[in-house]
Amino acid sequence: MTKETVWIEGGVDLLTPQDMARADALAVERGVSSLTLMEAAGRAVADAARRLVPPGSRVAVLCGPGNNGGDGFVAARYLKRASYDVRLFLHGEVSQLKGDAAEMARRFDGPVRPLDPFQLESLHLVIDALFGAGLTRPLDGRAAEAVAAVVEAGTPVLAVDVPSGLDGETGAVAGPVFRAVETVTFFRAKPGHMLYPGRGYCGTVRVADIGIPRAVLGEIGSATFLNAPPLWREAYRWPSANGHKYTRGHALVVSGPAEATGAARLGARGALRAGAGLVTVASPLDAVGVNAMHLTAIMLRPFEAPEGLASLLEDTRKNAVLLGPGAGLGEATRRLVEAALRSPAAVVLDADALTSFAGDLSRLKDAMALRRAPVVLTPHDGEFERLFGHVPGSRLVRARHAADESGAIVLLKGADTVIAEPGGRAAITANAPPWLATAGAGDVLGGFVTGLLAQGMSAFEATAAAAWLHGEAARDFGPGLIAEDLPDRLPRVLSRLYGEA
Ligand SMILES: NC(=O)C1=CN([C@@H]2O[C@H](COP(=O)(O)OP(=O)(O)OC[C@H]3O[C@@H](n4cnc5c(N)ncnc54)[C@H](OP(=O)(O)O)[C@@H]3O)[C@@H](O)[C@H]2O)[C@@H](O)CC1
Ligand SMILES: [K+]
Repeated sequence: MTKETVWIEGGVDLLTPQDMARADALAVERGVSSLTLMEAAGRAVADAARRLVPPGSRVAVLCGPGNNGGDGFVAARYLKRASYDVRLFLHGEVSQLKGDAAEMARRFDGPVRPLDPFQLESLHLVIDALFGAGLTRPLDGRAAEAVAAVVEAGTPVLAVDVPSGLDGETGAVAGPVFRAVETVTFFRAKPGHMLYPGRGYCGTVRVADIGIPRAVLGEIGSATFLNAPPLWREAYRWPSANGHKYTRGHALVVSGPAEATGAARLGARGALRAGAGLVTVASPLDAVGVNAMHLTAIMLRPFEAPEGLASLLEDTRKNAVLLGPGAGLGEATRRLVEAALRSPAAVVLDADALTSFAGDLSRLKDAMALRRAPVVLTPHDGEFERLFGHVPGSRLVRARHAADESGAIVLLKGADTVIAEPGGRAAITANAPPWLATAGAGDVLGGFVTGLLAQGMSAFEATAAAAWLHGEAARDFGPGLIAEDLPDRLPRVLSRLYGEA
């Protein structure tokens, strides 16, 4: 193995299996042969296997009837050459293989065994090259038995492109599926690697450069991205040496009544740590006392009724407003939302500000029609369904639907938070640790979005950056995290980002 695989880091475009087929075709148009691509793909798989188990290890390569199987034949050839004890099992007949896969089968100079689950024992590694982008239905028969046998034996699995049984476009799993320790995919990752449940089956996802020219991405025009700094770094507003707090915006966070003020203060602290020049909590009269006791760097202004909020927002320096955390459900909150949307400020609606419109999306849409600045909705799945009803499909499909339906940027919270804007551009966030699911974390996220919007960052980028920073702050803190820790971990994350910029 002379040429080591180049692993692609930081490529944030995510390609559906259809996009990938197009990338393949465009590469071929540019003179790269498809056989060369398959050779590089299989070699990358072999390189990944060599990192997992030492030479001499017993490795089963399970090949399917299509090109995923073709990659398996190539990997088997390289591993055999590198002194691994390779056993290749084909699901189907060699005579039925077509095109590049048939050619790669010819180039493999070892025995080809029929796929027989009883032979999948005493192995150090299983390479799953059964089905990739061409999966059209749930695994059954011998393929399903192979999954069961490998699970039973507890052998580590290295998946080629996607674990067989997983839909690379949606991350959906409709039947038996391999659970991999590592998945090697090609050129760019696929949405199914990032969306749950798929992500839970992929293990570590490694993306190999197989020689598809980067320029084809422009022609494919994928609208789906991994949420990582390259997606929004250029839009990020770092403080400038000659700037001051007034050039970094003024975020307004609307507090709930006296018995529910903590959520707004979490949001306010999030906005301040995210870099807003000034942050004010707008407080109902009955809550001014309790808010005052807990705020220092954050300012406090009382207001009464929607008219009061509207007059606070007449000061156009207050250019971003967060509404919803602890707000309470009902007409009073709906009217506050309408007042905020009529103002020139960017608006972030979370929690009760969303649920107050449950079953009455048209009223929210009517208010949205009056907006003068970007609007971001940040529902979790429950809030989403109450507002938009049951939308079938992946979280990516649902977030896009809601963005088109509402005209807002939609941040659909979850372990795989999706951000979508009207027109289809969307990002999947993949850095949230399990301990981020803690009370109040969503309020802080709303604050991060608002703080970045206040600084004038473009809305889709601000929303994506907030979600990524939120996940990163939680990772940096580690288990035991509570919502209060998130704003206070942000400086460490920002310092690293600043260092890289
Ligand atoms: N594009 C690129 O740039 C590159 C792509 N590369 C590789 O090619 C892979 C895609 O190859 P692919 O299109 O041949 O599809 P693949 O997943 O092998 O399966 C297709 C066959 O499986 C069958 N079948 C499907 N589901 C089934 C089931 N449940 N149970 C049983 N059968 C089932 C289906 O049959 P049919 O549905 O027609 O009956 C068809 O015959 C991709 O994942 C990557 O690894 C690399 O070489 C690098 C460059
Ligand atoms: K596979």
